[in-house]
Amino acid sequence: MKQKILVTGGCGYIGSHTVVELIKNNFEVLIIDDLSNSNKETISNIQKITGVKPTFYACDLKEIHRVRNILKENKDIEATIHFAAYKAVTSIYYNPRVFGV
Ligand SMILES: O=c1ccn([C@@H]2O[C@H](COP(=O)(O)OP(=O)(O)O[C@H]3O[C@H](CO)[C@H](O)[C@H](O)[C@H]3O)[C@@H](O)[C@H]2O)c(=O)[nH]1
Repeated sequence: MKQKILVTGGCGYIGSHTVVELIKNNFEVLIIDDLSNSNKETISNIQKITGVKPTFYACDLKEIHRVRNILKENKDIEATIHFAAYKAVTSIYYNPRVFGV
């Protein structure tokens, strides 16, 4: 049976490449991404590359009730790789409150 990995920010640059490698290495992948800096098309691109469509939830991690429900629906998640964040220097500079500064 495939191990299920949750990738937050899995539609982003590093996240989507990680998802492709995980699928190629026989993991089942579930993505949570709020699409704030990415596009849902990434999911179909991942499918084109790997032949597998990862499970996708368009969800902000701050929506705690939704996240709890997703986790309840997927109790078999083995590990989480967390890429969902605003980390570019320009976004930190122009919108420091996002980081609680
Ligand atoms: O609260 C949040 C914040 C972000 N995201 C998502 O998390 C992903 C983050 O991925 P990014 O592409 O924004 O960040 P990366 O670090 O993967 O990639 C960034 O850094 C790279 C170098 O490290 C390149 O410069 C790349 O172009 C640039 O986007 C995005 O899909 C975004 O929508 C969430 O789901 N929730």
